[in-house]
Amino acid sequence: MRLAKQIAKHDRLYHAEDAPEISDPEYDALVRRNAELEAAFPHLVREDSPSRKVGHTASASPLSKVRHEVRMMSLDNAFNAEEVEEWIARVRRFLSLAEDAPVAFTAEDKIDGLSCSLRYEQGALVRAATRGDGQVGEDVTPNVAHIADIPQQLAGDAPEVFEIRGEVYMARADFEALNARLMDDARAAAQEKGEDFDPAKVRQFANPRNAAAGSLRQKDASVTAQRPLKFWAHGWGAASNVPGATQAEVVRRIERWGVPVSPLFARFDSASDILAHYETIATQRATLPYEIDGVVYKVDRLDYQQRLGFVAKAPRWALAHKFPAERAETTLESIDIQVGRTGKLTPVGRLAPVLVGGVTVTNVTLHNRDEIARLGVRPGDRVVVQRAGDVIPQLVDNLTRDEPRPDAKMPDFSRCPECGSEAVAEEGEVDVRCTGGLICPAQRTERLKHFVSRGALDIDGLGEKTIDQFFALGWLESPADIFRLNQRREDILALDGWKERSVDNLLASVEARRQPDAARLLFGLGIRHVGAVTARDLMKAAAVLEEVRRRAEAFDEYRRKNPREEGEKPSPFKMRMDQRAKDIFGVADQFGATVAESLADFFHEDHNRAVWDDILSEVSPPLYEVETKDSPVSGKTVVFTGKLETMSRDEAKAQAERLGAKASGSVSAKTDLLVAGPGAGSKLKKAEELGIEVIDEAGWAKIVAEAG
Ligand SMILES: NC(=O)c1ccc[n+]([C@@H]2O[C@H](COP(=O)([O-])OP(=O)(O)OC[C@H]3O[C@@H](n4cnc5c(N)ncnc54)[C@H](O)[C@@H]3O)[C@@H](O)[C@H]2O)c1
Ligand SMILES: [Zn+2]
Repeated sequence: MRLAKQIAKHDRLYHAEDAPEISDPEYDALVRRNAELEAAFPHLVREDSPSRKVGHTASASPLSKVRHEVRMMSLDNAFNAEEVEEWIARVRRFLSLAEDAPVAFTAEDKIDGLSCSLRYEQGALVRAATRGDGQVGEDVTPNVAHIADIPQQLAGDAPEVFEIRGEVYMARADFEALNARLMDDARAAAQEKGEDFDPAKVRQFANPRNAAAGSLRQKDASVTAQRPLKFWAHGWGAASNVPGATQAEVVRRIERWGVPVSPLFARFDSASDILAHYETIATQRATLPYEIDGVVYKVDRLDYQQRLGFVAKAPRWALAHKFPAERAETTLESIDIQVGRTGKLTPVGRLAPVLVGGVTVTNVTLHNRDEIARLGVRPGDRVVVQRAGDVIPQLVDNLTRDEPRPDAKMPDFSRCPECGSEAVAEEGEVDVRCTGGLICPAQRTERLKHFVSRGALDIDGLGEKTIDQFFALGWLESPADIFRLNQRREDILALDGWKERSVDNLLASVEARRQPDAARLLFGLGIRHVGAVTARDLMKAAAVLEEVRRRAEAFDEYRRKNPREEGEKPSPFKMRMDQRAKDIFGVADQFGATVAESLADFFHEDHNRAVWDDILSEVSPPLYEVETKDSPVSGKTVVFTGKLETMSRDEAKAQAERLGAKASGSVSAKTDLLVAGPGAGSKLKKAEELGIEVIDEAGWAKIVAEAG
């Protein structure tokens, strides 16, 4: 349905029928979106646009009509302090006020009721009317006769004609009592007729505002008489004489005539004061006896109000600063999958737009499959969205989880929506990842950045920004393209910020990696679980990259031919796979099936093999040999235990390797040296029993430093 039509429908349900179908935050989000569209396409704004209309026409109402002498307006909204400040800046600009010229404002709570205009002539109430569409409202004169807050005669001397405008509302407690009474009456009526009583069929009011409107707008005023309605004034319409020069003066005057005004009404000299008053009102909101949905600010001086005038449907001199709804209800329209930069598949809920915490929310993360299951959400569900402070919006409740939705389209976690690659979850993990790696557009730039990073190929001058830029230009589809940048020398030179020298430096650092370290290259591919240390272990055992691939394919074949047997328990199966992984890859120690699986997954995919071949057509890593230094620990077996303070365990092991030593994980008769940090336990005890030399971290650092 067209947005404008949708809004018109909800206006009718809300204003004319007092039976809204959507929540106010949802309605406000529709209006916001409409306003954004109109701002973007001003020539398409129609005469009947919802941005120009107030309320809803009274034409279909059974009450008689009243034409307002002075139009009844709506208010423009602000949803945060920034928007309030923008409004104040607009007011100042409009009035061409000097920056330090003072402007005073009034501020009071925005009560949730319905507008009513009370026409007094010679101080006597002659007509009460609802707002209707702003021009024509409904005559509710007999109805308001029963509202104690509305005097039939103003006290003191009143002007010849004066229309007091304000809000008819129902206090919270009265609203609850009314709903309870409607329930009791319905039950009693059913009993009397001897019918079955169904509480779900009793028509109760959704909120105090609807209750007030439904109660006032009764053809039979005796019904209104039984409803506990209240009133307070916040402005005026037609007036033969306005008794005052400021908003505050006139409001106080109305109060003296015997009509209530908000107890929180006050006048302030600065913008920061009205925002402070907003905070005060916000903290009192929950304990006030009536419902409010914001704070209304008005320019105090009436001559300023006069000059500011009106826009389509609201005065320029007033603003409603709405409280953010931190929770709001809306409809979950669909569930899509987004692929993160590391390949993680994250389900995202698409929502019918709703204002939560002052911003329009259209998406929520659903985290993972477990979260979807926990909430039981499916497209079509009514859901509760929460947003507090700067926290990203969350879906906290599903209101329709018990409704069957056999046709709901649920997200597919088996394939990556970006590249079509298989998506897999590791055992025991809820997260599902795309195996597309280097071909997956969602992951590509991140992978490229990793590929050139310091721990990997370490290419100087190819920073993150450059990668993003070259990627956007289509020059870096895959890592191998880095080595083809020399063909783009002229193109790069033509870009902003590149000079001969910087381009040549970049190309030179690329050329310097034509014979890269194989372990760094392997690490740079970003295969899951293949970190820098594992990549070195793999290369030490395999010597050439192609051999790593051959071994990964051998493991792939093994796991396919030898899946978990029927009756085989998970833990013996894992032990079998771990052992097989160590055997095939020739790596002992920390190595196991997890790494082997992800290597096998990687080489299983055609596109990864293509990227691999492409890279190896551009570079030729030399045979991998651990470069060893002559050192006092060459050929010895070193074990690290306890806490290391200045380096990670991995770094210590790498140092040992560089010094020609073998780093092992356990102490045995073959151990030559134990490096023990604080907290060392059983390994230290065993080494002492075996008479093995023990040194501390400082002693180890000395050996490393001396070897150079
Ligand atoms: N849920 C729905 O389907 C639906 C549909 C239409 C409108 N609405 C809700 O109704 C409201 C829009 O209606 P609106 O056009 O009447 O605008 P509004 O209620 O946001 O603001 C204008 C009205 O605020 C009232 N008001 C209360 N305190 C006031 C004060 N201190 N000073 C001045 N005015 C004060 C006035 O009667 C004025 O007409 C929104 O809150 C919207 O969410 C909801
Ligand atoms: Zn993908």
